[in-house]
Amino acid sequence: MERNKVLVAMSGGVDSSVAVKLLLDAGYDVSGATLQLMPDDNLKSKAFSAVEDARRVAQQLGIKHYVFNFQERFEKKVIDYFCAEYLTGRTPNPCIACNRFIKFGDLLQQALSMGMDYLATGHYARVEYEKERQRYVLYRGRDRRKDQSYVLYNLKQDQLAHVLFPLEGYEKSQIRHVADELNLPVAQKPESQEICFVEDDDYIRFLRQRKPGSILPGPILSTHGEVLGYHEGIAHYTIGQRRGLGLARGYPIYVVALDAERNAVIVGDQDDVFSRGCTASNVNWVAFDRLEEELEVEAQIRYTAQPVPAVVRSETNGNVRVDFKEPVRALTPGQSVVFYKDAMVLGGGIIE
Ligand SMILES: Nc1ncnc2c1ncn2[C@@H]1O[C@H](COP(=O)(O)OP(=O)(O)OP(=O)(O)O)[C@@H](O)[C@H]1O
Repeated sequence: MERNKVLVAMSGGVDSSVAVKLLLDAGYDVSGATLQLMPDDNLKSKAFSAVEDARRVAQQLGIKHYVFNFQERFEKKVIDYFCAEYLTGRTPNPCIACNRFIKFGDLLQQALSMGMDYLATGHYARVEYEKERQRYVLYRGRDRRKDQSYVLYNLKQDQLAHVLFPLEGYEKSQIRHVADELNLPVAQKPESQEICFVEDDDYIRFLRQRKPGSILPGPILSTHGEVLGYHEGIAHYTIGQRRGLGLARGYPIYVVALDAERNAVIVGDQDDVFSRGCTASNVNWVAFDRLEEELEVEAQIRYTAQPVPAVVRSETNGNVRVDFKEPVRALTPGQSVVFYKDAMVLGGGIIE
């Protein structure tokens, strides 16, 4: 019988390296591919080491390894969006864009055109075909602390149909253990940083380099429009932030909004940081085609947040209205809200 062919997206890290091993053990015909995504020079060396690390792992495990240069598309679909969002006072999630357009977009297409049946990654999540629903359904990974289903909610059925997540049933510690046992050259590699293309997670430096002159000082305003002080550029601030405002008041004040039109940071008191609801745009449903009636969900408003009970309803324009059962803190436009039922990803959208 012919074996299923799978292309593993190899970052040179522990997770995707062990994914190769697990798929080989499961009997797949495995190849690996590493993407060059990094734009500028200092990061090129890092990208190069990712390629080199992945190549060494591929060699040790005896699989074919490809390198694809996706810099141009990454620039357009991820980095441009990342900068534009910050400069309009929103907080982007570049991993979600990368998964949708690059890894499970262009790379998946590339894999299929090479005659592969599947693309695999080292994400901690689970995908399953459910007969009753006649759909592919996405679940949280078993290791709740490493679960990455949040950044995958945007995948469509035709993408999920060709995706494998070999780490779905494992704890990170087990994966590290496999890497140690195999004596993989990358076994001791640390966890990757938060945003793969921003060195030291210093996104302000990145924005200044990318969009010189775009981060400008402006007023700090109260929720009533009163000028309370001055800031160094709205991109420096995040909603819910309390420290670093340079304002001495008799009571704690917090960033409650970023207003790009007025280049203003809006501050208020503790109560103003809490929201009862929001609109979400660019909605993708995974577990069903469309939202027929209002639905009780668990809503997760950022990658690291605990999900909270909420009710979701369709609006007329394709957006959804999300009403939280209890007010949530620091709801942030640009981040995604992902809807769960237990471990199942129902869908999600972008907080407006
Ligand atoms: N440059 C790249 N080329 C190919 N695949 C990549 C690349 N970067 C990430 N991936 C894939 O996306 C998955 C998730 O990426 P993420 O940055 O979250 O890595 P991670 O959780 O640190 O995993 P790893 O240990 O494999 O780096 C990786 O496991 C890998 O399959």
